[in-house]
Amino acid sequence: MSLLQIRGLQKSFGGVKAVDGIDFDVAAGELLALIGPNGAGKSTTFNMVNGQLRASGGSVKLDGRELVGLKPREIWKMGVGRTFQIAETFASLTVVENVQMALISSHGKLYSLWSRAASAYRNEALELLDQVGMKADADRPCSALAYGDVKRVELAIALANDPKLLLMDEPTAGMAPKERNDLMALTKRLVVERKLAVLFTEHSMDVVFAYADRMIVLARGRLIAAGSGEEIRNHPKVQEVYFGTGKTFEKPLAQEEAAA
Ligand SMILES: Nc1ncnc2c1ncn2[C@@H]1O[C@H](COP(=O)(O)OP(=O)(O)OP(=O)(O)O)[C@@H](O)[C@H]1O
Repeated sequence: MSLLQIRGLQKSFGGVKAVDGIDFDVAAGELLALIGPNGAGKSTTFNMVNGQLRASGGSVKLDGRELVGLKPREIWKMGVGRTFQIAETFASLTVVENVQMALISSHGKLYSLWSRAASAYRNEALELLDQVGMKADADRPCSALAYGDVKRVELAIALANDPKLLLMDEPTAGMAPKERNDLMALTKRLVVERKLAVLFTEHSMDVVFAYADRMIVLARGRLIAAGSGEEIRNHPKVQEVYFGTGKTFEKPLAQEEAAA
């Protein structure tokens, strides 16, 4: 059985069917991209999985347990994490302190204990930073980090709750190509090593085709295609919905040559 099973999921806003009865699965150890043009329903789908929006119909099951109707915190405790942008208020904390905060929260301790617990979970936090390649920067303030490094710390923060499924909403937005590739290579490694399931949305097609194990395509709230990069690239409906958007599904030259 898949880790995440979505069946007949729907969300309407007034007369607008933002998500119109979609089905898909995500397996442990799988990096699944959710793509589609603007307004396709990607964010709405994400927000129903993490409980920020209540579905109008259908089912979202994690390990066979229904998530629809649960509160975001209950869903988070069951193992659905998401990457958050580090809030501005935390930028003055050091890298390791940000991860310690996440660990304290994950263990259900009160925020007010923080002032007395500067050393709490420091070793666990350093271990997580090691996994994302940021241990050497542990004692720097987050505000001093390059953007790509902040993204790594955000990943460590998301891992503090030991999620089974991680939701990443446009993880590489605003990043330079090298940083993008580094972050996605790291994510892919975590997926394999931790048997983590990752569902991510992404506008950058080169990232999607290079890293996703599988992809699903939404258009106007409906799932119009699902499959490998090759299947999606050649899918007539996908080409149709993206036509005129400036997105290209052609293989980069290097891949063409490698395949030849
Ligand atoms: N809170 C809301 N109230 C009313 N309509 C909404 C709301 N949220 C989303 N919608 C509508 O639902 C549809 C899907 O929106 P959604 O944000 O899920 O798309 P998206 O695929 O994430 O788009 P983008 O790539 O632009 O972020 C759109 O028509 C949008 O206008």
